[in-house]
Amino acid sequence: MSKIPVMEIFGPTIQGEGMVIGQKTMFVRTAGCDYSCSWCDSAFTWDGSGKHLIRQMEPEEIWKQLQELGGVGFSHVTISGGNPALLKNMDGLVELLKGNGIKLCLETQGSKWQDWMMEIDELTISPKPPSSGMITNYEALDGIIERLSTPSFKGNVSIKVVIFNDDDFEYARNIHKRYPHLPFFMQVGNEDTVTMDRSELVSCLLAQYESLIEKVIADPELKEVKVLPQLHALVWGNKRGV
Ligand SMILES: C[S@@+](CC[C@H](N)C(=O)[O-])C[C@H]1O[C@@H](n2cnc3c(N)ncnc32)[C@H](O)[C@@H]1O
Ligand SMILES: Nc1nc2[nH]cc(C(=O)O)c2c(=O)[nH]1
Ligand code: SF4
Ligand SMILES: [Mg+2]
Repeated sequence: MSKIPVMEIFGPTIQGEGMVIGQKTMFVRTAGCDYSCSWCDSAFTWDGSGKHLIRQMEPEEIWKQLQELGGVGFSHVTISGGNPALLKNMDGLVELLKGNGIKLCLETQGSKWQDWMMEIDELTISPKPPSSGMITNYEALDGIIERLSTPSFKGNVSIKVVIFNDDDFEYARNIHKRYPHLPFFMQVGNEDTVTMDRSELVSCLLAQYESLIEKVIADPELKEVKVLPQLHALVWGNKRGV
C-alpha cells in the first residue's frame, strides 16, 4: 500500500506555464506544501481550505481516473501541487505512468529532492522570490540543480521565477546568473487569484506582461530569457481545474 494524497485530477487541458506551454496535458495535483507563498494560486492544497477534497489514492486508482477523464486522448501528465517533491512514494505512480508511455512534467519549487525526479521528462524548478515571503535554501537548490545537471538525468529541466515587483526581478536575475546553463523563464505574477471578473483580470495580467517584457528588453544582461504569462489565466481566469 502506497497511497498518495491527491487534491485534484483534471484535464485534458493545456500546460499554461513554462517550457512546454501549450502542451495538451492531464494534471495530478497533490496535497501539502512545505512553503506558504503569500500569493499562492493553489493555497487550497496546503491552507486547510481544501482538506475535504483530499483523497488517498493508489497509483492504479490515479491512472484509472486519468483514463476516465482523458480517454485515449492524452499522452502527457503534469504533476503539481502543493509540492509533489514532499512525497517519497510518488515513485510508484511515476513508474506506472511511464510504463504506459506517458510523458511526465513536474512542477516543484526546488526545496526537496526525491530520486523519482530523475524519471521526469520535463522538470520545472520554480524558486520563490521575496514577494512570496519565502527564503530560498540555496544549499538545497544547488544540490537539486546539480543532480539534474548530470548526464544520468535524461529529461529537460528549466527554471521559472514568478515576478511581482522589482525585488523579484532582481532575485530572478541572480537565479539566472547562478544557473546560467539552464533554460530560464520569467512568469507574470497574478495578484488577484480570487476574482471571477475574467476581463478585468486579463487586462491587468496583460498590462503586467507588457511591463515585464519592457524590463527584460531594457536589461542588457538578460539575453537567454523567455518571458511568459500564465496562459490558462488569460483563457480561463481563476477557474479551478483547468
Ligand atoms: C501552485 S505551484 C505548485 C508547484 C510548486 N509548489 C511550485 O511552486 O513550483 C505551480 C506554479 O504556479 C506558480 N504560481 C503560484 N501562484 C502564482 C500566482 N499568483 N501568479 C503566478 N504564478 C503563480 C508557482 O510559482 C509555480 O511555478
Ligand atoms: N493549465 C494549467 N497549467 C498549469 N501549469 C502549471 C500549473 C500548476 O498549478 O502547477 C497549471 C494549472 O493549474 N493549469
Ligand atoms: S511553493 Fe508552490 S504550492 Fe507551495 S505555496 Fe508556493 S506557489 Fe503554492
Ligand atoms: Mg496553477
